[in-house]
Amino acid sequence: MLTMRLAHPPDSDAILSVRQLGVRFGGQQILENINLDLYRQQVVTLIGPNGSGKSTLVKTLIGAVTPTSGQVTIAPQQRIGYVPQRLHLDPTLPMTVKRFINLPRRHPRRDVHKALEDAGAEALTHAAMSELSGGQFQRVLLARALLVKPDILILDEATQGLDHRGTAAFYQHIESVRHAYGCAVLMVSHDLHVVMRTADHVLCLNRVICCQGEPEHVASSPHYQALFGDQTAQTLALYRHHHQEAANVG
Ligand SMILES: Nc1ncnc2c1ncn2[C@@H]1O[C@H](COP(=O)(O)OP(=O)(O)OP(=O)(O)O)[C@@H](O)[C@H]1O
Repeated sequence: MLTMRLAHPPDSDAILSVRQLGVRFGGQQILENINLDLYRQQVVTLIGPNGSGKSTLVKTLIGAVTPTSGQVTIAPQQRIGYVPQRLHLDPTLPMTVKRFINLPRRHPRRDVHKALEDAGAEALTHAAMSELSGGQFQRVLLARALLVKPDILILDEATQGLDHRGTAAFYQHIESVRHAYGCAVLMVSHDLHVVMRTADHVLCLNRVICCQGEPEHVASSPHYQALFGDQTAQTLALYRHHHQEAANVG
């Protein structure tokens, strides 16, 4: 076990804290000195260029990757639901949604029904996994994550490959799930409109956390602009502006 003295001990109000976390694969430093706190019902979005370590950080949080240094602390009795970036199933494998969702262990029928309903996938219970569209498949993965009744829902680019409508519909489900379960959400997203609309806090990752804060703050940061370009930042500022105007009119 790794023991070390931490300069910033875990925040006692946080349901998940990461302190001075580092991950090396082979000789390569993938993550370095990562600190973050997640609070009840907060929505935190992780952005960063390809290969910046987003999936690695998420996998460290769910315990699938062991950090080389630092630590992840999860408050007692907090359950984590995880929706992966993608999952490959052999299309020749005959499996219904109901069977898939009961892997690796069976759940009470009522719980399965509720999870599928909450994920907007109740009509798919008897469908074959191999025949689902990308959006339907992701809703089934969301239902599987909801079976644990999560306090923290972690999504790793769950809308990759979905079109604009599919992405918007999926995040609407996430929003209603957050209200229904009262859970915090930590998600990796490349969809900057989603980031602007839904995130309380944005972390911009590039091996280290290069900037963080409210979406507007991150969009105007020079680190962010260096990574994603000035034009993206302007788009975000404009989006926020229109969004607020619409809210004022309504
Ligand atoms: N198990 C592993 N063994 C060795 N290297 C790995 C492993 N997993 C990831 N990496 C490397 O770590 C780096 C970060 O990968 P990661 O998947 O975390 O990035 P990402 O920000 O999620 O990228 P993307 O946006 O493309 O999904 C990459 O260089 C990748 O090749």
